[in-house]
Amino acid sequence: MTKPIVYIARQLPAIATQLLEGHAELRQHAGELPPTRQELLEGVKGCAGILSLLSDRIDAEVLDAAGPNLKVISNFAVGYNNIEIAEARNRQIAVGNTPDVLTDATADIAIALLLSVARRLKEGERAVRSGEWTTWEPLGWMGLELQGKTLGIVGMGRIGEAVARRMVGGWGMQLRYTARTTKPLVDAQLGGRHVPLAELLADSDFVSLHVPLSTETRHLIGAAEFELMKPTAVLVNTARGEIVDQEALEGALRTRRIFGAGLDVCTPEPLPTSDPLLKLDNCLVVPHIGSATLAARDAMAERAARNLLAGLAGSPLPFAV
Ligand SMILES: NC(=O)c1ccc[n+]([C@@H]2O[C@H](COP(=O)([O-])OP(=O)(O)OC[C@H]3O[C@@H](n4cnc5c(N)ncnc54)[C@H](O)[C@@H]3O)[C@@H](O)[C@H]2O)c1
Ligand SMILES: O=C(O)[C@H](O)CO
Repeated sequence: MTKPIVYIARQLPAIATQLLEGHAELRQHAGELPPTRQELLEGVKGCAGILSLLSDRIDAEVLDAAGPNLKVISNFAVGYNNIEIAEARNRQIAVGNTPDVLTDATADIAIALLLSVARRLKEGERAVRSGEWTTWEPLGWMGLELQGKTLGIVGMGRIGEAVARRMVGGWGMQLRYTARTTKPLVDAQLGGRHVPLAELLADSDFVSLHVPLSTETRHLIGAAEFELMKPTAVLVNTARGEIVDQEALEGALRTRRIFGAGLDVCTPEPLPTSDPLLKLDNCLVVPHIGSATLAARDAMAERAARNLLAGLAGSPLPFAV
């Protein structure tokens, strides 16, 4: 019997191919960079499964290119804004993602960014390297403390809650959050308050973004929202770059409308080295490394492979979108 063909859009932790081998003919994109659009369209031809990454746009054109054999798209990420879900559903193509296993890793990065910006680690480290560090400065490198301050979580889902648990438990922070529905457990255990976004922005010393990217959340944080924030506020984004209007962010940081920002995600990715954000001392950008731990990436690879195998077998996906 001929095996179904699976297109794998990048080199992944070995567990992914180990699980798939024997069940499918693997057509894997080589190299560290994503497939070009043309390579993607060629690569998926005749496939029954696609293992995609967040940098691969999976839309009607790709589904057309794959053709009628396509049964499953398995995204190597929890976010799936790169996939046209409605288009896949119309064609009865199953879509899976990799939730939970990257929650802790991503929450840790959000807090690492928050602390780094609050305590100006980027400026400090640069001063050490450049020789600007000449003495212990009683008035130098002044930052912000976290203890007892107010944390605003925009999108109280898995990662939002993991950040809140760490920060309320570790730094006794007051908690405000936005969500589709009130979270009674978060309120009871962490003293959370479900509030409108405007109230969260006005009250919070630290704002951390954890909503998925959608038409509703694109540019959720723009010039009007920065106006509501405290001048001492820090914004952290580990969700998706497009949730923030980046031009407005650059303005808010340059004019010190807010204290600083820590970004694991931005627009575009990679951010061009000429981007004005990179000229600012109060902005720390890291290269989308929220889930970049060995444990998280291995577990994501396993979930992605299990989703593919289930989809190929016509079974419900263990981690379906
Ligand atoms: N930086 C990284 O490497 C990295 C890693 C993992 C996830 N992410 C991003 O983080 C996002 C969140 O992941 P998660 O596992 O916590 O997802 P999740 O689904 O558990 O949480 C998202 C929450 O946001 C809520 N929400 C949706 N739209 C909203 C809106 N308009 N206003 C308020 N709340 C809204 C949802 O109801 C949900 O509770 C992902 O979609 C992904 O884009 C990034
Ligand atoms: O959505 C996700 O999973 C991240 O952005 C990458 O791990």
